[in-house]
Amino acid sequence: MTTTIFIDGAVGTTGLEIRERLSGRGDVSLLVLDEARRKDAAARRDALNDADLVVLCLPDDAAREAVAMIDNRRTRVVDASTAHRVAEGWTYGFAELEPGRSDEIAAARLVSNPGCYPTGFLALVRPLVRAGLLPADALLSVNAASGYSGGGKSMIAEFEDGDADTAFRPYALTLAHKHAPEMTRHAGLAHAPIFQPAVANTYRGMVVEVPVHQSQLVPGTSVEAVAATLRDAYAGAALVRVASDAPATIRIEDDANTDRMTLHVFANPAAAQLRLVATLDNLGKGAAGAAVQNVNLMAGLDPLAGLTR
Ligand SMILES: NC(=O)C1=CN([C@@H]2O[C@H](COP(=O)(O)OP(=O)(O)OC[C@H]3O[C@@H](n4cnc5c(N)ncnc54)[C@H](OP(=O)(O)O)[C@@H]3O)[C@@H](O)[C@H]2O)C=CC1
Ligand SMILES: CC(=O)N[C@@H](CCC(=O)OP(=O)(O)O)C(=O)O
Repeated sequence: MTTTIFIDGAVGTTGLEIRERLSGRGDVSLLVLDEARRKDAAARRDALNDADLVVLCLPDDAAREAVAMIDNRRTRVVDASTAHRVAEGWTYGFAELEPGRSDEIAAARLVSNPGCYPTGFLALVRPLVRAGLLPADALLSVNAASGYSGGGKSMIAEFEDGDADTAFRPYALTLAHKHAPEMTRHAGLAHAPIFQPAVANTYRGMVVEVPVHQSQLVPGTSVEAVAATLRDAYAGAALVRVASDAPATIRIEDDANTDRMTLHVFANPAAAQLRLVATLDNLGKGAAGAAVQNVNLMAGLDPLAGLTR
């Protein structure tokens, strides 16, 4: 028996990517609303309740509204929006983040898909906090750049119509980005990191960086211990890899057009400083790839089906 999946928001940037990854697979069937009905509340309500599993690729308010429309206990949900990432009763859908998380996702009814920037940040920081190498009260910052597809259809139009007129634009200058609570909670940190995102004039791809003074780590923690802890955390993870050497350069395009993420530990022991860096695709492991991974786990299918490493 195949799993019936409804993507609410299927013609948006993330929805289209998920549809592309799920189409043509024999193990799932897609329930699709045509253009005339895709925003019709009654049609969406029916689809949300008819599907075995729904993937919400909507703005936050519309995602909350969609969840409220589900009036049965059978339909399971993957929400790609920010609406439920720190909400009670939801499983945080980052399969590699914690031991046992894949099994929790497989059994869950409500799964929140991680944010694109938090995926990079948490991958780098959570294992260090969990292993006791980085104190939970550490004061961190995150520097990051995303391709403009991260801002959805409206930002794509802004950049592709020429209105953006920039190569690189820092934003979230009010220091109140929607991803800060998610980063703090799921890293197990006491304080929100200072989050410094920027959008780059390229369609897709991300670099997420956490600079660390060695003095912020628990005394005696070596650079090798940091790298070994990350390697241990992701040993056996097909989509998250820790680079074995330090390349001379990294690029925002390094993992673009894939569903994988690469982690780097750069360091200068003489300066006692580290730069922890993740590269990923905002639409891959940062959104659609992670959503398909969660769908696969929840439906009991090959966890890597439809994904590109
Ligand atoms: N882009 C990215 O890299 C990432 C996005 N996400 C999240 O995924 C979600 C979707 O983002 P994204 O795909 O970028 O956004 P888009 O703006 O590209 O797509 C959103 C889609 O939702 C549709 N929509 C809006 N309101 C409703 C409604 N009430 N009923 C039905 N459809 C509706 C829109 O319709 P219309 O076409 O008519 O505007 C649009 O097609 C967001 O919550 C975002 O935060 C998560 C990680 C990364
Ligand atoms: C470049 C850009 O604008 N990126 C978006 C983040 C991508 C996104 O939609 O956020 P989620 O991962 O939480 O869904 C932003 O900063 O709001």
